[in-house]
Amino acid sequence: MPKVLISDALSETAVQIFRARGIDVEYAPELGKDRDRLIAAIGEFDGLAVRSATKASAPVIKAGKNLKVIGRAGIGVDNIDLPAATAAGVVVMNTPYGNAITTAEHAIALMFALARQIPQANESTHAGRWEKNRFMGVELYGKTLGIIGCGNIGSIVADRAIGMKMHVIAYDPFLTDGRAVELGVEKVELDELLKRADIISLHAPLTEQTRNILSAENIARTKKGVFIVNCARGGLIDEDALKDALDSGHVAGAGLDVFAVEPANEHPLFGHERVVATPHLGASTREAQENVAIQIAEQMADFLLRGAVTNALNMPSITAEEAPKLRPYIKLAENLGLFAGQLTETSIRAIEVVYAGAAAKLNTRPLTAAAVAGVLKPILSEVNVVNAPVIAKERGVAIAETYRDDAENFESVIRLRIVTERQDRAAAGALFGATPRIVNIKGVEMEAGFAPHMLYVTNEDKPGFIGALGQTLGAAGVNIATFNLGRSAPGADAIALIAVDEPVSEAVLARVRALPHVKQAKPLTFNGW
Ligand SMILES: NC(=O)C1=CN([C@@H]2O[C@H](COP(=O)(O)OP(=O)(O)OC[C@H]3O[C@@H](n4cnc5c(N)ncnc54)[C@H](O)[C@@H]3O)[C@@H](O)[C@H]2O)C=CC1
Ligand SMILES: O=C(O)CCC(=O)C(=O)O
Repeated sequence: MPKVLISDALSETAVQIFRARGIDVEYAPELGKDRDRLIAAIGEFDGLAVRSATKASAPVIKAGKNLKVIGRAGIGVDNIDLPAATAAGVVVMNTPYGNAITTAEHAIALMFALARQIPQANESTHAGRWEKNRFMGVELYGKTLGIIGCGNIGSIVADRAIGMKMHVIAYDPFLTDGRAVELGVEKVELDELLKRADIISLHAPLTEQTRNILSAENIARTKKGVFIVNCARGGLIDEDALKDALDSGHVAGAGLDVFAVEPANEHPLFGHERVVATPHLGASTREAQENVAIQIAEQMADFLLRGAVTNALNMPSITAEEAPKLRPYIKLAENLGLFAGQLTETSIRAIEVVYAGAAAKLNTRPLTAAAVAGVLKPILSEVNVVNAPVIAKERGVAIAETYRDDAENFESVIRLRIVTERQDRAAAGALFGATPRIVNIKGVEMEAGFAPHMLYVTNEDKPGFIGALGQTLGAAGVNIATFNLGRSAPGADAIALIAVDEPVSEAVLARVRALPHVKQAKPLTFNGW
């Protein structure tokens, strides 16, 4: 039974879903705040479910010896070391939509709070000061809202702002003209947004490009009297520059839900009369927390129990419906990769996977990842479908997928071609029912299953060879389970793929290699990697 650790405060519904799906779950939100205890505990779990308090750093991932999936009940994954997770073969998934409305509403709430100084007026009224003349606000109606980052949340903010009769301009390098028209926003460059916006609302992720996107220089380019709202990530604003601009009155107010360092127990902006601050509450509504808890628990359970991959940041998606259908193809692709990888002795330059027939209509990215993982496994033991494409890229191995309608004699064929420094190697396989079988090696037709222990022999096609090989194996006490033979033409080189009951020792291999006409003899293993 898979085990999942929940190390942040997630809705109880997540626990119920894991249990109902037959997953052993431990709810320990205190561990998210205690790195050492988390590292001590994580080793026994297959899954880790977090919000933002848990830092799933490289040491945590390394300590997760059984870890297969980290689920973020929310959007931003900046608390998860994605490269470390990918390198360790751990799938990282999030819930990209579950808290988007809630966060957009929080941004709108902060706009109103700034425009009408609601928190300040609230405090003054509670203090019995009835300062009616102190709190002169501004209308949002007719004002220009500048959205930086117009994705899920930015689009919802735009929609609500348009409903309030604001004019919305957006800066987002990935926003298409068509989408901008659909949303009713005016697409602009950053400079123009800074110049024109009465209110700026940030909804971009924190990346190297967006860090300090509101730098001192960019803040200086904004309209005098601008309001700034940040419900995305703290690092998007240069906080010292913002303080200077608030002190000088250039920025009329800032509504901040997020801070460069969190939790922010003290901060130079705290207590500032023009700042409205909330402790990263953007996603904190009952609805959003229920949504993200349900989504992450379902996604993680689907992955751990059925192999379905949804909203992963480091692996292609596989729906729960297609997971069982893809499983035998994944096995076939991986075995073809293992076959080619075990025979490859020089450095690999390119891997091409050709999908023919019905296979060409499948979601082939996970299959290609499995084939690449198979090829790399004999060299790198820690490789799997999550990290294989990244590792291949790091090593300069080009990966290509091609598709063909015709699979000739089969419903589907997967053909793998490996280009190394010295040669081109190709092998093709097909499914017989759900069983993967190899059907072609280097252009030679073949028909063999993949067994835990195999022997691959190439030889000149001469009479008497098969008998000599059988005798050598028999004399060594090696029992042959299946014997498959192929050749492209009489007299041309022949290939034998022999399944044996136990591994063939080096001594027996030497005897096989010494037989007349043998060109190559290699032991192969499948499954046992
Ligand atoms: N305060 C809170 O509690 C919450 C904060 N968030 C944060 O809100 C942010 C946005 O979330 P979503 O809208 O769901 O993400 P999203 O991925 O749907 O949208 C982000 C948008 O930013 C754009 N973008 C990327 N680089 C950019 C750049 N250099 N300049 C301008 N735009 C750029 C992208 O093209 C994309 O359209 C994330 O950082 C997320 O972590 C999300 C949920 C809750
Ligand atoms: O879980 C939370 O409260 C934070 C949500 C958030 O920042 C996100 O989803 O990116």
